Amino acid sequence: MLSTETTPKFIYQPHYKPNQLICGHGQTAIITGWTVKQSLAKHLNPDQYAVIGNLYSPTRGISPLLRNLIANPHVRYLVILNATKEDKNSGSCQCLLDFFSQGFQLGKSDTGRECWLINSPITGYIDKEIDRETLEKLRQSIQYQLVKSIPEAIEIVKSYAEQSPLPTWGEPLIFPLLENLPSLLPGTRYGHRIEGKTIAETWVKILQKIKTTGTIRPTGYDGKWQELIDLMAVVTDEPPDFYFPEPNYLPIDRAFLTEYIGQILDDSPIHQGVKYTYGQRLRSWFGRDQIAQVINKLISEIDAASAVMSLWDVKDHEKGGSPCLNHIWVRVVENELSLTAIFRSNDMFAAWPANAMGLRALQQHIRDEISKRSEYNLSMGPLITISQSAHIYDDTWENVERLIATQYDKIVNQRDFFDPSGNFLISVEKEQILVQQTTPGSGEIVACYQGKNPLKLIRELAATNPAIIPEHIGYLGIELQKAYNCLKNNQPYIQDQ
Ligand SMILES: O=c1ccn([C@H]2C[C@H](O)[C@@H](COP(=O)(O)O)O2)c(=O)[nH]1
Repeated sequence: MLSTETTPKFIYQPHYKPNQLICGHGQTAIITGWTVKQSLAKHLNPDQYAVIGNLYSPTRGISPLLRNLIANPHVRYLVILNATKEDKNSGSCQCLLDFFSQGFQLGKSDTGRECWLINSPITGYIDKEIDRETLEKLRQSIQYQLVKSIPEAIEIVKSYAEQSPLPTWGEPLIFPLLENLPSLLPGTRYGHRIEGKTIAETWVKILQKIKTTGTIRPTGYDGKWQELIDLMAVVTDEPPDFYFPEPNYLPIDRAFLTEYIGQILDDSPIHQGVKYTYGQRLRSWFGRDQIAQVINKLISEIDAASAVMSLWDVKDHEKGGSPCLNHIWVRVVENELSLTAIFRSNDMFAAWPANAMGLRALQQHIRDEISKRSEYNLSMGPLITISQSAHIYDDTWENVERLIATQYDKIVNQRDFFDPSGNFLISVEKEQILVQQTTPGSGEIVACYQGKNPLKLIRELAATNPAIIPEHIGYLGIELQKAYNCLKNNQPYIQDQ
């Protein structure tokens, strides 16, 4: 048996993401990938490990992880748990393993930043500020092991803990961290509406809005994020087979989506270490299949405003890791089926595109089932997401900036001159400027505005139609001024169409 008096107690000092780690006094760092770290910690005592932490992303997570290891050179063993579907999708654990087994070389990140690239089929970055010699020394000094299950991880961590302590491999080192602070434009904090035809297009608009006006705040995860509160995204025309841009600038591809849709539509058994799936919450968690309930409800009462699914369990307050997606509503209005979902917290860069596509698949499924089982042949209405905290994490700001630089102008310049507030026909009649408002479709006249003062008229138009598109009201301002000049100079006025 190990005598605790004679075993030195190492102290793990996390310099990066300290609140995300479970620290102990041993010499083994345990990387749990996407598996909940407490599900390993509960089988071990703190003398058996140095630290336990997750690793979600190979481009954003490996650098802080290595920085912490370099600052704690008493860590001599690394156990990497690569257990879940999410680990396979992200490739983060595989990439970390490749750092140790294959090394790294100088290269550039997606955003053109100089960095160390891990020699791996999975893209993984390490900050260039960490010097090559130290990284090489770290690689040589740590014994690493990839495992596929929690029991396997526990067994190997315990076996390392039984070995005699190893000397530290060097002095603790801390390398500078470059800060990237965004420049902000003023804007409101609460309540935002963004609309786009496809999920991809809407995503770029969302990111632009958060990046330019979001509040910078500390996250619960030892970093910063930029955030808008209550952001509503309306996607009007996502095609049934989903739109992926070419080249694909979304953070997901079709293969990922196929797997992800299952997590929303299908039930799944409760697995140790895996928090929950949305499918499980929808299909069985509350002892009911809520998707089936909603389909039945609408078939029996197509106008129902109670086709609601709930993913939030009041017990979620009692432990961490509660579902981000909380409620889903389905409505049928004028033969069109829309779906609205609310998220308490939404990572708009990394998670929203998958969330939105998964929900769109659920919307399609509900529409198809209703049409199979009733006389209703509904069309697909919009998908609406409401994100209470709509945020982008600081380690993605560079990617977001690059995406906006390359995609945003193209998207906002696809003008179709369609304004749901309608059209405004301007003329000069009987010494007055006359503005007739028409419906956007058939062009029926629905309101008239009259006067001589263009400023008063524009104020009246804006007050009566607060949702008018900004570019449209700007155009009307120019036209009203022109009409006023013509009236003053006794010249004919023709509206510029
Ligand atoms: O379907 C999901 C699951 C998670 N997240 C994001 C939101 C938060 O950034 C983070 C979860 O952190 P907590 O809110 O649980 O702390 O993951 C999503 O955006 N969508």
